[in-house]
Amino acid sequence: MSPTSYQTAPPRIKTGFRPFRTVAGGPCCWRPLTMWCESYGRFGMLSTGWPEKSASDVTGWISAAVSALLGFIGLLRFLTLSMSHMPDYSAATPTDDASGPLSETALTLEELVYQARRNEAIARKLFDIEIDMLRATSLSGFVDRLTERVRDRFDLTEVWLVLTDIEDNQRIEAMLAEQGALSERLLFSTVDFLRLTDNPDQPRLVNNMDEMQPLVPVHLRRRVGSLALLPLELDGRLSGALVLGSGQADRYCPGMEAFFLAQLGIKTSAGLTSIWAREQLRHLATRDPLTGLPNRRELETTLDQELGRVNRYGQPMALLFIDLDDFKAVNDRWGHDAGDACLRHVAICLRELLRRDDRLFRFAGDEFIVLLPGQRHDDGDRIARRMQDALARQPLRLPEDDVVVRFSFGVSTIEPGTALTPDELIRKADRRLYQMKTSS
Ligand SMILES: Nc1nc2c(ncn2[C@@H]2O[C@H](COP(=O)(O)OP(=O)(O)OP(=O)(O)O)[C@@H](O)[C@H]2O)c(=O)[nH]1
Repeated sequence: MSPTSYQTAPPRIKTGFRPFRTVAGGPCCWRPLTMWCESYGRFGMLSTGWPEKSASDVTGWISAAVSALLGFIGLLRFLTLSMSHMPDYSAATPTDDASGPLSETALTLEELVYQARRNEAIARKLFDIEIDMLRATSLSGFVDRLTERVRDRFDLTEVWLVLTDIEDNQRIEAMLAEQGALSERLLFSTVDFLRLTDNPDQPRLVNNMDEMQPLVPVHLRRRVGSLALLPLELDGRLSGALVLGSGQADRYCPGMEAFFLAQLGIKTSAGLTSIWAREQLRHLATRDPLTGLPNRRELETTLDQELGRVNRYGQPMALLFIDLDDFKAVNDRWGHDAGDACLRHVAICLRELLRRDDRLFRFAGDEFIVLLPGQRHDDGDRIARRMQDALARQPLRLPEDDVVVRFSFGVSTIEPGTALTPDELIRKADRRLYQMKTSS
């Protein structure tokens, strides 16, 4: 049930008591009480009475009899109306939307109960989503979990994230791409986002989709009839929106109450800020600042995982240990900055030559390590020689000279079923590298 349908046909039963001074014109020896009920504008009445003092005259007894008769008719009417219009709470799953509380001001008891149950269910869903967000250990995990959970929990067509093209977001984009986040739930937009969101503090509900097309992924444009745009802040700056897309055109309409959507936006902004801060710290700890490659520390973690995969999936893995030749001479002849540029140049060239599953690390100084999952010794050797040739064909262009960079390498491999530690695998490759250095 959508909030719209709930708001247009609320089940409504009113009950109340009021003293009724006289019934059937009798003297005040009886104090009748009338209970009324209202359902969809129809009234029922329950009237009853009790003696204030002993009735001694005939009028008093007539009054009592009339009261009792009215009471009986009223009771029947009350029960009939109550049973036919009582809301079916067991069937009502007041949880299907993140929109806010009903806007009616005069709420009856039943409506309050219904609304409380509905709000509680929505709050529980938001809480579950928040817990899921907190459990995410990576930025891509955060985005995937968030969009999937919100979509499933609130029965939406799709949920996606739109990020603006500010500098921070480009770094987020690069990290998400590297981590393989679900790209169909991510959109990077260069449109004037502030204009589209109206008020960056409030969700925007839209069912005129024309102006929103740039914020809807192409494959969803025909399927989405209305959407809720929840502005997201990263470190206090508007950086995009979480977009909830529904196939129903009346699910999100301008002017609807959006209290819970605003809550979801706030929680998402807080979650995004927190995971991004964690990712940046992790990035600092595991990346080499000069080349941007994963560092030796990250290599240790990755090698542990990869060695586990070798035995789990029965696939070999090759490791290349690469050491630049005469790198010291680059520093000595052209200066340390040229040496740095040379290391960056090597990192870019080697990365371009690798496949998606291969991993390149800066191990130390002028040493690099490449992991080649699924490859044996001969494959590793062939790949390394191809890299040598490619690097030799792409000299580093300095203002004064072109510098041809060469390297030596050693290959080690691990086959499924063999027990090798990460250190042993690296040392084996290092020994072969040494042989190549000394033989050339
Ligand atoms: N510019 C720059 N130089 C670095 C960096 N890290 C290490 N080096 C330098 O890299 C050089 C490595 O020297 P060596 O280990 O002798 O290596 P090499 O000159 O290539 O000699 P071979 O390996 O025997 O061919 C040293 O001079 C280090 O100072 C860095 O981050 N930037």
